[in-house]
Amino acid sequence: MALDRDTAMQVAAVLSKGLPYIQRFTGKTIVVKYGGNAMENVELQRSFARDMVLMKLVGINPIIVHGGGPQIGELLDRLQIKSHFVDGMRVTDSETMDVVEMVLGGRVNKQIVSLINQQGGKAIGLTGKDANLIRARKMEVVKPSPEMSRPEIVDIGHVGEVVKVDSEVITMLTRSNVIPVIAPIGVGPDGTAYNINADIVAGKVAEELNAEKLILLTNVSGLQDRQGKVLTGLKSAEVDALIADGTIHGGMLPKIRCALNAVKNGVHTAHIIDGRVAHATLLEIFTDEGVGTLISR
Ligand SMILES: Nc1ncnc2c1ncn2[C@@H]1O[C@H](COP(=O)(O)OP(=O)(O)O)[C@@H](O)[C@H]1O
Ligand SMILES: CC(=O)N[C@@H](CCC(=O)OP(=O)(O)O)C(=O)O
Repeated sequence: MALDRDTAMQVAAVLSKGLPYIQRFTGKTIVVKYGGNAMENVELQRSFARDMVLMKLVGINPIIVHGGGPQIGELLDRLQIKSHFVDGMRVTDSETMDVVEMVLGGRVNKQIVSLINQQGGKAIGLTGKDANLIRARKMEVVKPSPEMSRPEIVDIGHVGEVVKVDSEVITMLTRSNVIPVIAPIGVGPDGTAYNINADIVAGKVAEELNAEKLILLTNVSGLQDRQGKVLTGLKSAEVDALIADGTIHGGMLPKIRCALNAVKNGVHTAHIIDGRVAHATLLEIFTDEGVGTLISR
């Protein structure tokens, strides 16, 4: 592609400005959660895939954990299977679990793998069942019940929580220059499949790998207050207050909880950023403009 001299100078200046960030992050692991809402537009998908390939080429190890909530919802609708959420978790009966496994482990996972490979990367897709990558158990949701003295346990079916992430499987791939693309399905001791919220999986993967950053791409500009202002640099107690008064609800609940846990357990920083912005990940890593919500120790 031929550039005029001014544009070429600008490109050179931008590349040169990236040098300190490349020096800082080369050799480090960055876990990126690619949300189902942020992957709906083809242009954005392509820019995301290019960002991952570029990161890998400058020596950073990107690990992708993807969601696919809207894509699961679409197929459930087509099959006329009703679905609802409790605290941001999809209540998952056996029929729904089959759909979740097909959509996440099949279509969505292979679409991302293929996008990265088209951009010149080497991506391999896995679910938590592959090599027992994500061991899981059934999640119990405990709700305080004003009528009863004891809290109520809500059964949300095949929803899992992470017991263990096998970091060896991931490092085996990254050492071979592969970009792992992980679908958030866990496996129980008896081979049962569990539907796990993708933010939770991304957080646990980041913890297990001692990642430099956990980046959660979503469909809003960050964690917002009631007026829509993006909040950043929050402490755990401030987040608890925002959950208690209902400012943080739905899909933002698992996101913020896993970001807090990740930084508590050794990840350097966690970021909730707007996946609707082209090259959002590059903006986060290679500039000081820090888009979205930053959570650090
Ligand atoms: N305080 C908040 N700030 C921003 N978003 C919030 C907040 N509380 C709830 N949300 C909701 O969380 C959603 C993001 O979660 P989710 O839909 O699960 O996205 P993703 O598919 O990216 O994981 C937002 O679109 C918004 O509707
Ligand atoms: C238990 C649970 O809720 N699992 C999610 C898994 C996909 C996901 O997390 O997708 P997003 O990141 O796009 O929301 C679900 O069934 O929708």
